[in-house]
Amino acid sequence: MSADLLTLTRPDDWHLHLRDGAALAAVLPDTARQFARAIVMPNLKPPVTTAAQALAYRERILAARPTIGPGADFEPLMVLYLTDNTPPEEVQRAKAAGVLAFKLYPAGATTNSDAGVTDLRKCHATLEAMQREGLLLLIHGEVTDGDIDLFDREAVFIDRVLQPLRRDFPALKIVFEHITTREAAHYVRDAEGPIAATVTAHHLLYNRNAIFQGGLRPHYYCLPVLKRETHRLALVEAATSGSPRFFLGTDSAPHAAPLKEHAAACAGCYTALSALELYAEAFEAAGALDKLEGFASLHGPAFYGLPVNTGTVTLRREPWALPETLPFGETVLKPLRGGETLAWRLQVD
Ligand SMILES: NC(=O)N[C@@H](CC(=O)O)C(=O)O
Ligand SMILES: [Zn+2]
Ligand SMILES: [Zn+2]
Repeated sequence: MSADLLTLTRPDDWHLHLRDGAALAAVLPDTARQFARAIVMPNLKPPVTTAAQALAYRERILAARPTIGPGADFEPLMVLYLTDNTPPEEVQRAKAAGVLAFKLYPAGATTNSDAGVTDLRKCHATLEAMQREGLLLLIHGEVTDGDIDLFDREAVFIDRVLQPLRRDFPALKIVFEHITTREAAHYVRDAEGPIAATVTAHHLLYNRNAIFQGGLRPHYYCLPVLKRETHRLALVEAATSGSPRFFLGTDSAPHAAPLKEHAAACAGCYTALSALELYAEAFEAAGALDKLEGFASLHGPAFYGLPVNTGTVTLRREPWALPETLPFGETVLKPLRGGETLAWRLQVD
């Protein structure tokens, strides 16, 4: 491996928002070019709560794939949105439909989470069925109580929700999604049992100062919100440690630019177009480019019990300007770092 050329087994994105309709058509090629597979989040309006809806959504994703060239073989991995009323029988139907996981959104925690879970005790029988059938539980790990400081919501979630959940369901495979704190990184690192975490590129690259640098910058606003530098350093340490418990999940979350540049800006960063480039930048800054392949291509499949992809992708050290805006249906999308020059460039063979 020369320092200017980095070849990796084809990677996957274990946390992605593709949306639907014109938005789906606009963003899917970006991900399909970078990744062989992606775990597709179910927080549509209305949410994807049944196996039948997941199958229909999967068909719409397949129909939006590029027809030839890179990305034509992209495989969406489907997830159902857990609600207070998800019946345990939906777990069997999901499994039969090839759905891999359920997603826990605490009600009100993030974008399109109104139909999420108000009290996890209501889901006991369904969680039991997931544990029995081997489906994973993916978690947006923040409490929603208005009296808890926004920056503390992830750490409080570990104590109040995650620990009791793991005591009750010790064999349930859990992915703590888009972790943002030292508490979460250390909890996952030190836990016994089947728990892993995804880490986004933006949480590896930025701390909360980025949101306020030279004015309020809504394109750096996502949930869970960026934290202070000590937390970013703990995330970098976890992601570059070589531990199979940490893997790539971009949480690329497109919102139309006017809804980001808004009095009540939507939460979410669009990173799909330059995902591997951003991760390479973060790993290189940590002197850990040799750990990128495990994080991006090997640890995720191992945790999900899926085969590693065949084929490779190559990153080349080559400055290129990320476009400031991208077409997004009838509006535009502004990628994180749009208009800036990136050091690495993905070359798809
Ligand atoms: N991460 C975000 O800030 N937003 C995501 C939802 C989520 O992953 O929490 C979205 O769907 O826009
Ligand atoms: Zn989330
Ligand atoms: Zn997300």
